[in-house]
Amino acid sequence: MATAKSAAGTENDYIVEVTDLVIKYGSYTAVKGVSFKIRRGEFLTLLGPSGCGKTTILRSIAGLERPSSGEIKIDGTVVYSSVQGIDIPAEKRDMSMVFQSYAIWPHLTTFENAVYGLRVRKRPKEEVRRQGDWALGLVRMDQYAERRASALSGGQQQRVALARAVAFSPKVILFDEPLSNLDANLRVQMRSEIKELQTRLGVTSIYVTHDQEEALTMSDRIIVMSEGRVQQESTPEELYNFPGNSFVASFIGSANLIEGQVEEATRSGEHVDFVTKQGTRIRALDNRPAGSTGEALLALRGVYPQLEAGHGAKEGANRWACEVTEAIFSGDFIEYVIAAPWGPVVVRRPPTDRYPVNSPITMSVDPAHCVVIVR
Ligand SMILES: Nc1ncnc2c1ncn2[C@@H]1O[C@H](COP(=O)(O)OP(=O)(O)OP(=O)(O)O)[C@@H](O)[C@H]1O
Repeated sequence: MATAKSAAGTENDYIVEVTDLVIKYGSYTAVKGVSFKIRRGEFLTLLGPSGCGKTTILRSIAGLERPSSGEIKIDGTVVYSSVQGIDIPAEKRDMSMVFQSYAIWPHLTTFENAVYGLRVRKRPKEEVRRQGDWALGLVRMDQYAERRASALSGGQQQRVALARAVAFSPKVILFDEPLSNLDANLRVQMRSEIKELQTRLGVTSIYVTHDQEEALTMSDRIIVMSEGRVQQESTPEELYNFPGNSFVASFIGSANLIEGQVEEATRSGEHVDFVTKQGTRIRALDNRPAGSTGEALLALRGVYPQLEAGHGAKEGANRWACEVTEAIFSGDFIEYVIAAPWGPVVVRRPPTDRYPVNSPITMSVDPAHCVVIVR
């Protein structure tokens, strides 16, 4: 099994390299030139809305889908290349896949399902026994070893699928929305079980989901996709705090998007004054590609603004006299709609922070949380 390595590495540390991948179905292009690399031991997630092409990419890496062009390398070996005419079959790529539908054999026992990959590879009996016991122990299913898979619950079946995926020590595990069929509580539990197992084994994993919470909590790195293209590639925290464009700002968490433009003369390092269409000045962090000019958007996450009752405090940089116009109780938080000088801002506060509707309020926010992005 691959072992975890430090993030800073050489070319050899990349176990999967996807270059200029294009996948067409007739005249429809599902994947439009996608490139990325994955380090050994890394947990990488492809995140995006339904139909953005993430499953198609995963299936191409597995060898279950033939791309239209591009190149895929696994551990330094080219497994697909349109230019070189290479397309190594799935069973020779040394990867395993965990599906949304579990895809385990209902008539086989838990043990036989877990060792399926070893049987197919004709591994010696002793190894099959040892690896099967080990894998079922890892997912705490050893006590059900002789039970038929059809008599297991959904969560137990997904654990067996997980055991089968790790049992033959693959180079990479590919997860295709593995938790979508489980109920909400079990989903959260399995999320941490998969992550814990992946960390313990240090096995490189590529995980496909449209669930941002799953992606944020499990991944070392996330690739956000939309309409067959990569929108942004980053760590979960960077994606949340520094979205690169309005798609990412809205898809990951929820952000207030404010229209305006940057006043270049105010630039100091990465900080600039952003002037809203209504003329309000907001000190902000410029996260646009170098050389960007013209109209922009300012992304402000609702968790960051501070609120103080009344207008007593003096107005200053990134501090404004506003009014509470709505308060929506949502259990874990209260969602306030604040009328700011440039328009409504949605702010989330803990349920202990109570401000009456129609009351005056002062809102302030650190420039580090006001992020200028491309329109
Ligand atoms: N075999 C196929 N024939 C024709 N079109 C396909 C085929 N497989 C996928 N597509 C199309 O390619 C696009 C990308 O599909 P893909 O399954 O990769 O999306 P996805 O991001 O994984 O979405 P989901 O989360 O719904 O599975 C979709 O528009 C889909 O309809």
